[in-house]
Amino acid sequence: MPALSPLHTSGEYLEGARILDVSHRVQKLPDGTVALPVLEGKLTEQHLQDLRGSMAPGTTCILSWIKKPIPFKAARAQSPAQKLCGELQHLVACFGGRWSEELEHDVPHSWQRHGDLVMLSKDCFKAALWEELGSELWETVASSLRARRLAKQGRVSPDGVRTPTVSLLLGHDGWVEHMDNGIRYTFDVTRCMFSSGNITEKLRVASLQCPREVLVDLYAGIGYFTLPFLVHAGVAFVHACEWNPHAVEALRRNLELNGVQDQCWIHPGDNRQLELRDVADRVNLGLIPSSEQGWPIACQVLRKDTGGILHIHQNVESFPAKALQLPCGLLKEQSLCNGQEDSGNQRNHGSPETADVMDSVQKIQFTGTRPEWQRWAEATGAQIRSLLENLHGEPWTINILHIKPVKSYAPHVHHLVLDLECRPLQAEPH
Ligand SMILES: C[S@@+](CC[C@H](N)C(=O)[O-])C[C@H]1O[C@@H](n2cnc3c(N)ncnc32)[C@H](O)[C@@H]1O
Repeated sequence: MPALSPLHTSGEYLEGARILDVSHRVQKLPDGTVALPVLEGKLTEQHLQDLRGSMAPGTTCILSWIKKPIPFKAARAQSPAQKLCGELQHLVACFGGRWSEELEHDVPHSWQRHGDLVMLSKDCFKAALWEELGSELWETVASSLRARRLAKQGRVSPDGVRTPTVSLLLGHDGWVEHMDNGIRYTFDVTRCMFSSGNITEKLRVASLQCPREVLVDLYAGIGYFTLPFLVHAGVAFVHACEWNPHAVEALRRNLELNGVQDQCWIHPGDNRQLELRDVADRVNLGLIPSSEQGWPIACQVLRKDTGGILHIHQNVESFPAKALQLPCGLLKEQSLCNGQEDSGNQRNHGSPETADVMDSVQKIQFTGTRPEWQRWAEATGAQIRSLLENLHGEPWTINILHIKPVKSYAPHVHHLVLDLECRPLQAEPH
């Protein structure tokens, strides 16, 4: 850290010129000189001349480096957000601006760190004044947060590929790398979505034992599930579907980074056009709010002779009053059991065909499972069974293995994963 010596009236001068580093102490050095902390890169030769001119004869002033500058206690105890706020206040003052409550509100309090890139949330730095500070603003933010690159989140576009509207504020590209449960992931934060909230499901998937199995990952993204299935669960081969070309590029790199590129075939494009059929022991449907559009193709790729397991993701509302307001077509089977405890009377409100399908899904009540989740799981099982039977023209049996929340979005909306075991009735027992 650069420091000036000796003291005299220099402190006031430096403060006036906004060069004094207020987060560090004035220090007495072993040779008797006094060091005043100054902000790195701010002190010019002109400042030094001014200082020397105002000093008593026989004293002088030089710029030197202090190896271990002593921070003020308050500065030492500051959180990164407080430190950032302090440095921004200083920057605004340097530009002759006035600190205000609006600016204070605009300072981010949390951020995501991806190695040397810090991703700011969409709610910060909205005031017009920030733009006037130009690139110095982003350099200050980056150095305060000990980052080299900065990006800012926008909304995830509802465009089907879930493109994040992320803008790069500082740095040349948005490629970052993560290590997660022993798996290396790389992706461009400006092009691909980062789903940190799926961690519990990623860990669960990693703990499954699936040797010799073939998996179809219908919504592979950058490989958040494809990779733990390959690296930890021991899946033999994955067919990974993805229509966002940027995610496809990241997926390709990730397979290579983890040395499993020979065990995965990437199918770029819309998975509903997939020609593949009758290959999968397991299908992952990691799309929210609903993966329902992928159910027919999941049934098509599932092995006809033995069947297999579907991992179905869905955001499920557990507020019955609201659930009833959903379009009828969407929750046809669910409406059969909404607000009732499976009484025969209520079942008669649906078509006999659908009621029959409901009866054939094996139901186990899971502890900690809300009734709405159970009803959604049963309705989903019924729909999958019907799809499989229409496709193959023979009876299938469906078993609910697991219903688990991954994350909650609102008090009544949960991202659930349902594991459905689907077997043709004449299949050998597994
Ligand atoms: C929510 S992300 C899931 C990624 C990963 N499964 C995860 O949880 O992190 C869904 C991915 O599915 C892709 N996707 C959505 N609909 C698709 C379709 N019809 N065909 C192929 N990919 C699709 C999107 O581009 C996106 O990358």
